[in-house]
Amino acid sequence: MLKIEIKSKTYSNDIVLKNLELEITEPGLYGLIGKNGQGKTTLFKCALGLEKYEGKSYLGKEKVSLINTAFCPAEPILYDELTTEEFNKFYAKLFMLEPSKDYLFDLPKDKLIKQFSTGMKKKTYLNALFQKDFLVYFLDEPFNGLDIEANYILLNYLKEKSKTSIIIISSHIIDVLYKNCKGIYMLKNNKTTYFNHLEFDQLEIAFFNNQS
Ligand SMILES: Nc1ncnc2c1ncn2[C@@H]1O[C@H](COP(=O)(O)OP(=O)(O)OP(=O)(O)O)[C@@H](O)[C@H]1O
Repeated sequence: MLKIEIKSKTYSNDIVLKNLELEITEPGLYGLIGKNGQGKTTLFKCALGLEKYEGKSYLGKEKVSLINTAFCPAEPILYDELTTEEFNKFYAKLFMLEPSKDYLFDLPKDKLIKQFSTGMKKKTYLNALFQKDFLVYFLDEPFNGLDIEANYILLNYLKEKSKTSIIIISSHIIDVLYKNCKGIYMLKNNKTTYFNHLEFDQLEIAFFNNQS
């Protein structure tokens, strides 16, 4: 269903990803872990065609793109001078979708985004993104900046969606991934290794082992 093949991704002469293959056939929640700078964000951006790379990424027969795949960057870019409602409409127009009337998070309607806190800005972006149901979600550190209640709401939303969609969550909060993911991809030495939930005890050994 989702197939990402990255033969090579470099920035200048630095290899970030090499001979990476990731194939997911079943809906579910999947984790993506890796130390800072290993290439998790780069992996999402390459798959979506936002970065040039050698390889290919497909969702069924279609190329993976922002039209068929939801992408929440770690630090989403918003338009400061808009209200949430205006941003939702703008986002819906950009991606040719029907503006929603139901939003996951409640936010002040009368304030401009520039008046929002970090968490409120993250909620604004997620509300806009979730106006459409996608078959695949790439979420880069989605829980960062959100308060406890919002984390709970988001996790429940994603668990429900994961019954029919493939959701990849990049996160440094390993316990949340252990508890909720069907499997975790570890990004190390330019490529990913997959651990299903029965293999999570081997994950930390592999993660901290300098040899593998
Ligand atoms: N636009 C860019 N130009 C040059 N190098 C870049 C660029 N973007 C990322 N890199 C480099 O690519 C590597 C992977 O970066 P990336 O942001 O994908 O890592 P990450 O695993 O998401 O890190 P973190 O956990 O800190 O978010 C890093 O060495 C980074 O310095």
